[in-house]
Amino acid sequence: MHNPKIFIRGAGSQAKVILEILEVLKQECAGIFDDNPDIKEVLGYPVLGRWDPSMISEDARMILAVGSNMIRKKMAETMGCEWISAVHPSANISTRCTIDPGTVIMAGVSINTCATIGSHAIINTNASVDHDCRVGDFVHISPNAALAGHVTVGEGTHIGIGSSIKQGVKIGKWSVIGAGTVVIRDVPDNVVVVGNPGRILKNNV
Ligand SMILES: CC(=O)SCCNC(=O)CCNC(=O)[C@H](O)C(C)(C)COP(=O)(O)OP(=O)(O)OC[C@H]1O[C@@H](n2cnc3c(N)ncnc32)[C@H](O)[C@@H]1OP(=O)(O)O
Repeated sequence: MHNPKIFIRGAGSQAKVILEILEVLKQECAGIFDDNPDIKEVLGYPVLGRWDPSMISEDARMILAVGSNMIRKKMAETMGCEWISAVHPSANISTRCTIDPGTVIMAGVSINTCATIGSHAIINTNASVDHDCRVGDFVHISPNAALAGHVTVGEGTHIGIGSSIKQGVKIGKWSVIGAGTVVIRDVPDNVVVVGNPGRILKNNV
């Protein structure tokens, strides 16, 4: 079967991790787009310059390698591309979960039965998303964060490294859960929560 060419937008650290996922999947990256003209290559892969849709064929697939959830959303909404997910083969993913296009699942992740993951999310190294969780579009779940069963995470929210989310908790959109936070109650939209137990540090992120 013909494999479509894969391109990445964003030439920072996230691109390096995605390139290595593609390498283990034996899906070569054909090039990277980035606005910074000084970056010529990433891990030996060519940086082609600013995003230019005329440089890719219709059947090409794109992945966004951008850490900011909001910038990923803006890019995804304006680029008009076909997206592809990158899932590290060491991730332990139930056959009963769904992962939408553009999402990156890194090494050692566990996603348990009947969980759903939206598009352009990042499920980072060794994070765990348990049964029946609902993870929205443009969410980032940082390394070693753990979502117990039936947790909901709204669009664009960042779950910090090593945080723990109690079962059934609903976290709103565009919020930030700080590193190491233990979330035991629902969290509204657009707040920063830190500590154990997690409490609101700031409103209006
Ligand atoms: C592969 C990767 O690298 S993935 C990236 C993973 N990175 C993360 O998970 C980082 C998540 N971000 C954080 O935890 C940040 O500290 C945030 C977003 C919670 C807060 O950042 P800022 O808004 O810059 O807050 P700031 O650093 O000014 O701290 C404000 C107060 O909150 C406290 N605080 C900040 N973060 C935390 C935290 N995670 N837990 C407890 N308290 C915290 C600070 O000690 C400070 O308290 P003080 O006023 O009594 O001194």
